[in-house]
Amino acid sequence: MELIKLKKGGVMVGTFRIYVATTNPHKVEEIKEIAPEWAEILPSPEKIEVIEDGETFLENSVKKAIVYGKKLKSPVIADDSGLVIYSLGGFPGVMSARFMEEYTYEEKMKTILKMLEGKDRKAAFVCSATFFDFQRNLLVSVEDRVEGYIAEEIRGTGGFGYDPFFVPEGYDRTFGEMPELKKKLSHRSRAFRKLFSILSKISESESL
Ligand SMILES: O=P(O)(O)OP(=O)(O)OP(=O)(O)OC[C@H]1O[C@@H](n2cnc3c(O)ncnc32)[C@H](O)[C@@H]1O
Ligand SMILES: [Mg+2]
Repeated sequence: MELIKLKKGGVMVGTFRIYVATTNPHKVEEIKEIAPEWAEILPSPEKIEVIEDGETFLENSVKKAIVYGKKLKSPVIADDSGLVIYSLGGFPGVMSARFMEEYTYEEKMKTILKMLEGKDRKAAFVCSATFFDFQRNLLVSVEDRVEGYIAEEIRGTGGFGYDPFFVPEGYDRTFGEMPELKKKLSHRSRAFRKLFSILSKISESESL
């Protein structure tokens, strides 16, 4: 059975509904922006709390996809992502959301700016994107990142999370100051473009 009903005689015959296994609406919006025409990207109809006890973005991404996919009995995609600061040993990494959980991102970023005084500011955003189809027991995971550095101060109100102090390589403004560029540059758009392209290839190979 074809994974994704794409085209019959070159004509789109339908889309493939995929739920996003996340509690974060910003992620859903950013994935929708870069999804191919055959993918109908929807927020999960249920919010399922997943214990993110993995040591890597990949482990947590796979866990979120399987937990949601089994519960919804529908194809899902999941994203585990975070900020990695090299001179702090990859901190906050998989703890990016849970670091100072009860504080605002403004307070989290101010604390990290203090930790970075006198240190190298190179950093990256990392995203591990996973597709899981319960019926076909098919799981595909990819990871990508965007390199950059942490600005000296918090700038801009666009995007979400740590965007207002992350400057992507080759630019001098933060993602918070230029959220429209995330579509092209971000770890999320890179990882999910890769994932959707792999799913298309699987589908084409099945229909050969
Ligand atoms: O686990 P789900 O339900 O998907 O939602 P979440 O927001 O908890 O997502 P993660 O566990 O993947 O944690 C992501 C952390 O990394 C941060 N982060 C991820 N992508 C980001 C981006 O594009 N811009 C800014 N911060 C980002 C985000 O603010 C969180 O602190
Ligand atoms: Mg999370």
